[in-house]
Amino acid sequence: MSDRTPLMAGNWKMNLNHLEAIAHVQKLAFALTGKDHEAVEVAVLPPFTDLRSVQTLVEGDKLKIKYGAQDLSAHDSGAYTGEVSGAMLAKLKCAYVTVGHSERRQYHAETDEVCNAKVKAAYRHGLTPILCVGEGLEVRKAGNQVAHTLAQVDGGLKDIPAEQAESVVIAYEPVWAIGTGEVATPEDAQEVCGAIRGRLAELYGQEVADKIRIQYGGSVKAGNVAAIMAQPDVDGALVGGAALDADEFVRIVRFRDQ
Ligand SMILES: O=C[C@H](O)COP(=O)(O)O
Repeated sequence: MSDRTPLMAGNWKMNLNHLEAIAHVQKLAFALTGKDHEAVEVAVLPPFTDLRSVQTLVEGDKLKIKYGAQDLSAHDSGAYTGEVSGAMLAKLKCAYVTVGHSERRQYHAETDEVCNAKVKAAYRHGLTPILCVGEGLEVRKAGNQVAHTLAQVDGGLKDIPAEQAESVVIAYEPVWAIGTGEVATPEDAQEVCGAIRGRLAELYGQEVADKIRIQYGGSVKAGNVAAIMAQPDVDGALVGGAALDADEFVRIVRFRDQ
């Protein structure tokens, strides 16, 4: 049993406006107990336009729910229309920011090089990056999921020193399991998450690798989370669709009771 605190993060993607976000976080806050927060770190990753409202609620009511953004610019300021900088997210007291989600890689052509620049930007501003990695269906069918995913880990963490890497969160999300209802088996999840920890040990040493949290993501629900969390190298979940239902997300946080 590792002493890593599980991280359950709800990636809302492009869902819930700022008013809906307030209602949703209030529901979570009402349902989650001190015991839940002791056992599991809970985070929400709303759209940018919700962050100020979520911050106000979290700070005003001293909630233990963490929050963060779904993306950031690789640049700190300047003529980058439409982008949001790490400095801006830090000003809103974001704890986390996802980097290289498969939807960013697919629809915004984000390469490992771009992801690496974004991981660096996150650390420049004291944000913890959740680096998303994972293979598509073709790669999985060819049996190359481990090599593919480890190359993304190498690329995303290039030149990141151990002092920073020990706080990174890696989210393994097989693309074929995202939003499809097609969840990877616990053994599938462990195969790649275990390999990721092995690579982190090669890069940073076992002690640092043992501190890094590795999440699984892809059609996680209350009904399948316990088996996935029982795997030794899975330290939480990056939850998409099921995170939009507050009751379901709370059940996911309480994976030990499922
Ligand atoms: O970031 C979350 C993942 O893309 C998983 O999404 P999903 O739970 O809707 O499959």
